[in-house]
Parts: sequence; C-alpha cells; structure tokens
Amino acid sequence: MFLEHLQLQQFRNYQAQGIYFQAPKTILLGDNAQGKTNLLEAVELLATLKSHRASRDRDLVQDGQTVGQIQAVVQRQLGAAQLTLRLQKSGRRTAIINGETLRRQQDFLGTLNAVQFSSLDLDLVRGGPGERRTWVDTLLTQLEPVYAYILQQYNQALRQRNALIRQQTADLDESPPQPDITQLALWDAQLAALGTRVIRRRGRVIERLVPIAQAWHREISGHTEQLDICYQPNVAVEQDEPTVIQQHFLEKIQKRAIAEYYQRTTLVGPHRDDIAFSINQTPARQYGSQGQQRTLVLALKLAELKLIEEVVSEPPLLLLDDVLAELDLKRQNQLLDAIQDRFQTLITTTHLGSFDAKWLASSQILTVQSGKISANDRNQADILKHSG
Ligand SMILES: Nc1ncnc2c1ncn2[C@@H]1O[C@H](COP(=O)(O)OP(=O)(O)OP(=O)(O)O)[C@@H](O)[C@H]1O
Repeated sequence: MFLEHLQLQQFRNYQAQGIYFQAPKTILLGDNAQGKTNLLEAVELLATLKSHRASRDRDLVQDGQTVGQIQAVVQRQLGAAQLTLRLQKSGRRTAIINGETLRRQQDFLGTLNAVQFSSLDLDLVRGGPGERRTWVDTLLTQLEPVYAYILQQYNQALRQRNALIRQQTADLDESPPQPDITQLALWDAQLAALGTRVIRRRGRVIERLVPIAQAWHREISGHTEQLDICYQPNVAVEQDEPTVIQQHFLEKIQKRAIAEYYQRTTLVGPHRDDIAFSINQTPARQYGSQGQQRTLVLALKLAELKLIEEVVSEPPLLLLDDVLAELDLKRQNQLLDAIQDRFQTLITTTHLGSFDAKWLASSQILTVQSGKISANDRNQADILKHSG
C-alpha cells in the first residue's frame, strides 16, 4: 500500500497542509516542536484510530478551533481509497471512507496499515505490563479490526464491574460486606466471555509473531543471542478452548473474591496480562543492556511489519519517529536493508547527518517548520501542494 496524499486541517499545529508522497522514503526534517511527530500521529490515527500520545480528541484539534480533519488517499492493490477522519473538540469523531460516513468506526480500520517505531518503544522492554498490552492490542487491531470492538466491550464490562464492586464496598468500614451476588455474577459471566476472546487473540498473535521476531533477532545479534517471548495471561490457558478458559476465569474470580472485595477492583482478567521477553534465558527487562534492548525492539518492529504484510497481503507503512539516532550505525543499516523500498517509510529527524548518502539520494526530503511543510530543494517543489 502507498499513502499518496495527506491533507491536514486544523490538526495539532497544522492550519491547512497538503502533502504528496512521491518516494518510498520521506524524511521529515525540522527542529524540535515543529510538527514532525504530529504528522506521523495523523497517519497513526488513520491506521489505528488511536494516538499513543493523546487519549482525547480535544488535544488533537488545533488550539482555538472546534473541529479538525485528517484526509488521505491510499493506493492499494484493489484501487485507491480516500479516508477522512473528522475530529471535534467536544463530541464524536466522524469516520468516512470514499465519501461514505461509517456507522461503526471500527470499519475504518484495515484500509491503511502502519507500524510505528519511536524511542518510546524502548519502554516495551523497560516499561510496565500496560505498555506491552497496548503494543499487542495495537497490532491486533490492525490484523483483525473486530478486535477493537471486542476490547472496547471488555473494557466497558470491566468498568461496570469495578463500579459495582466500589458501590458495594462504599461503606466497607461501617457495616459488614453485603455483596449483591446476582448482579456481580452477571458481570462475572460477561467479563469471562469477553476476556476469553481477548486472551485467545493475544495468544494467537504472539504465537505467530514469535518465530519472525526470533529470526530477526538472531540476524541482528549476529547469531549470538536467542530471543524468547512468552505470553503471560492472567488467566491460564492450558487448552485453546473457549469454554475451558471461561471456566478457569470464573474459578479464579471465585478464588480472588475476598481480595477483590478489599482492594475494591477487579483483579482477574486480561487487563492484568503481561508478555515476558528474555535473551539467552535471561529476562531482558532486568538484565538486558541498552544495546540488547534496542536489538530486541528492532526485531519486534521488523516482525510486526512482516506479520501485517503476511496477513493483509500488502506491505504496511513504517513510521520512524526520531529513532534512527537511537540506533548505532550497524543496527541502522540492518533496519534500512530490511525496509529497502518495499515498505513506504516516513522518517522524522532533526538533522540529516546520520543518514547514509545512498538513502538520502532515494528519499523525498521535506522540511517541517511551525506546522508548515516545504520541499527541501527546488527539485522537490512540485511534490507539495499548499492549501488554505
Ligand atoms: N492542539 C494543538 N494545537 C496547536 N498546536 C499544537 C497542538 N498540539 C501540539 N501543538 C504544537 O505542536 C508542536 C509539537 O510538534 P511535534 O510534537 O510534532 O514536534 P516535533 O517536530 O516532532 O519535535 P520533536 O523533535 O521535539 O519531537 C508544539 O509546538 C506544540 O505546541
């Protein structure tokens, strides 16, 4: 797939900006806080309907405005698609494909696929389990758009169950516990059914990703290291059978009932899953050197690219946010060799110094300054169309 055109209107620090992408690699060059990451964020929103930096649309709409818009033309094997995402300072988003407003936003997913790689991704190894869950969920959302809906339903059931537990324990200190068993049992069943769907999908995607990531990791580490990735679901999966997992889920809820009552929150379910990474049988989080952790994240990102390509039968985009400077020259070259011209890649950087001359020659270079994009040299002037 190829992102041919992007149009940003009142989005972050862009007033009105159109960009035509004309090379497999586009380098977005600019000082800090000029709008480079904002542009990648717009593409991330089109691919996942989520931003890793903003949880509310009000932050995405340009300051002082009430609405913002991201529009794109994506070339796919079956033809071109036009994507429009309208954002409001307060109120719901509108998702439009080829002029048709979608009733379910989840139907927007799957037209544009992208893998994002930023220095924040190093937190995948060093950070907490939440970071790893978000990573696997974002990948799943692109592979199986229906997963976005399942996860949303699970989180809703979780919130409602938590509210019920809190309500029942509100006067914990004054009177003895009086749980409403029937109502809680209904939420337990919901949580177990939806949670099982989340667990099985997470298990399946990690199983598919592991051999690809291991192969990359072996290659990048010069065949000296063995990567292992282990899904650690909060509810054990001994058999990939929904009824068996649901049964385990409900049994574990029973066992943790008293602890849940006193901690006033749901303690059982995939919102407590983790994924363990180890290198040569040693947990990467505690013992991996910075270099080893970078190799690991690079292997994961390359594996994501390949897995999405396998599943959707087209190469996804790669968004590299200020990450090349974080990698040493050897790893940079391994990444660049792996991408070649197969994956359309958008790269942000504050300086061109670290780029290989061969790379620069085959890239479209755009300068980003205060929410405005201009071609880096006169030959590239025709690839820009300013609007507004
Ligand atoms: N909703 C908004 N409205 C207007 N401007 C915004 C909005 N959100 C962010 N900005 C501006 O966008 C700029 C940040 O841009 P961005 O995060 O893309 O930086 P960058 O060019 O990637 O730089 P860095 O290298 O520091 O990451 C800041 O100047 C910020 O004030």
